Amino acid sequence: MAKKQFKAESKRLLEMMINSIYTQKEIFLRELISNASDAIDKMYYKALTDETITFNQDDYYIKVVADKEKRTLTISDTGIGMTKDDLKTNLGTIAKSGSLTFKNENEIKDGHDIIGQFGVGFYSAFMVADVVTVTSKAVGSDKAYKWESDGADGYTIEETTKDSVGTEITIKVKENTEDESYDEFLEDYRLKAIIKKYSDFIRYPIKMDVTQKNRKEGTEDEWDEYTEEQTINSMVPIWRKNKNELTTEDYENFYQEKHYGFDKPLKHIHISVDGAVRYNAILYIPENIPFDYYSKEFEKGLELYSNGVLIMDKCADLLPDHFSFVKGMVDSEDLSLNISREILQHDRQLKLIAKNIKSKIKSQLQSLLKEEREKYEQFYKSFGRQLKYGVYTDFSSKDALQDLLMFYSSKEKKMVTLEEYVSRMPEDQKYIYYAAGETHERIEKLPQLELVTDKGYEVLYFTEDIDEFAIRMLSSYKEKEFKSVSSGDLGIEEDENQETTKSEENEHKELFDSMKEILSGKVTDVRVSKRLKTHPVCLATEGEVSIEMEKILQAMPDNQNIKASKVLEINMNHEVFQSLKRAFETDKEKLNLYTNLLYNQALLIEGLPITDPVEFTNDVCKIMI
Ligand SMILES: Nc1ncnc2c1ncn2[C@@H]1O[C@H](COP(=O)(O)OP(=O)(O)OP(=O)(O)O)[C@@H](O)[C@H]1O
Repeated sequence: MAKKQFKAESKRLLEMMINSIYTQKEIFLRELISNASDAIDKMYYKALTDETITFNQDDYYIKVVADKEKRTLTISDTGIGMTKDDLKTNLGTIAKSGSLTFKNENEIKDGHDIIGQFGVGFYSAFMVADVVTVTSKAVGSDKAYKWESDGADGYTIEETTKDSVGTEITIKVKENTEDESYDEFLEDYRLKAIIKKYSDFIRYPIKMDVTQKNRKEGTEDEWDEYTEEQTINSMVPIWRKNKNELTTEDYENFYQEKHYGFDKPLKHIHISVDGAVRYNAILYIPENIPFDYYSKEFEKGLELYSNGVLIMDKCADLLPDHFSFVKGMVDSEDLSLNISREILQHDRQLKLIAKNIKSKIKSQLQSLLKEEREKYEQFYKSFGRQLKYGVYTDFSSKDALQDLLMFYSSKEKKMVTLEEYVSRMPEDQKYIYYAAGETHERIEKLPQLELVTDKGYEVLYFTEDIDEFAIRMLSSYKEKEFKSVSSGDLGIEEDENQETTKSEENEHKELFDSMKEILSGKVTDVRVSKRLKTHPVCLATEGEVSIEMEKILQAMPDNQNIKASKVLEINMNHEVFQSLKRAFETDKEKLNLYTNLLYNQALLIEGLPITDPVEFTNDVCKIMI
């Protein structure tokens, strides 16, 4: 059976294609400049095998000219040009990429710069143009041709004249509509910005005639206007340069030029990988926290380039959340782009790059910690919280991140790593101890700390809400478990007083039972404390939720009223205990008063709210009178 050809309404197809592939109109300029760059590249490749052509870099450039009166924008190049047939085939057939054919025919494989591959970019001009006119003269031809189309009723080709080899594309910019403004594509400042954004690293100069002003001599506010041809793009992608050629200043300048931040970067990471996936990247660890970093407006991501052309402003997939503070760019020629060059069809390569980048950032942070401690601490002050967040949320990364964590040490009075803590642990110390609270000063005064610090053990201070949650995820470091100084069992060797404590506890069982009853619903137990030395009372916790965790969970909007299981611990060696004993024997009402007072005191020490502050102050008055 004879096969029938599909028919398509080409006008509709073109319209649909143009308006559905691209999300931003400004992209058309990127596409036309990329085509111009490809055309010059082709000239370069041709010169390699054709002796009649000499490729003198200075003769090759792209020029962008806007004419507001005529509402035209012209993009011209000194590239290879197109014959009549080329115009018909390449611009008359949607999805026919002459550039891809050129690459294949010339067996240009690795390390090429030719951008075009889908054969659709050119038509993006119709997003902003009523009419597109292409005048071209191919290399080796003495004739020039004009291709013209309004994007609806096909195209025309006719012979014309053109002095030099190359292509000139003129677009008649659409009139503004109620919803859309097209005037911006005739404004020099806007065109410059679009070129800078997407085509800054095109290898050939992109020139514009820029109007400049000079103050008239002897005047305050009178100006002479003159036009000057300027090259808009930087051309040389510094990420393709050899690291040895670049100074810290070069990296800092690039950071500023690309507006990655207002600060100076704390560290730069230059990566060139030529393996399973090829890519170059320049990454930065900023010095300061961006003002919106911890807000939901903040978007993580790296700039993504393919062959020097910007594909995505912020490619979020390139960075794990715990390294979301990293700024910079990645350029790869191995990416599978979709036809809009906006998103990637297959993300295998991207995943490989992301994995690679993640391990590079980690190793760079490790070396910063080892070699430039002060800088690392500065970094940690800004972004340590994010690393802890990573430990908490990303199970697969916790091993990699744990060595980057730091906490304030009770002994060293400065930030220490877990590695440093463990290496200093005395032999008889079983656990890594920590205490959680709002500030170092408050933690320092916690009664629960006494026994552990008296033993000479170091305690890590947790002052950020994420700390305890992250540590719970780690559960141990180098086989040493983490233990809160407020937890029920501190794992400290029982001393000779232990037996006495037990017998005394039994002796006063009824007192403790009564206190437990008075505090029923508030605490799960009332016990003799083994950890208190000078303070009369403290709260300890049993189970998974600590007091600090309770505070954080309670502050959440959708809190499930999760509470720590609290134990009131009483110091039997404190005089207050004698008062409790007396009250128990003689005056039950007093026992009630004392128990509530002690419980509320313990709450205050922990920074927890007292349920009824008025009753508490009344209770205080009662004992004063
Ligand atoms: N300035 C130019 N000089 C020479 N040839 C050009 C020029 N612009 C376009 N062409 C030819 O027209 C073809 C189609 O261009 P178009 O922009 O539609 O697709 P592409 O660049 O090949 O692919 P992509 O859609 O990936 O950009 C190109 O492959 C090229 O052969």
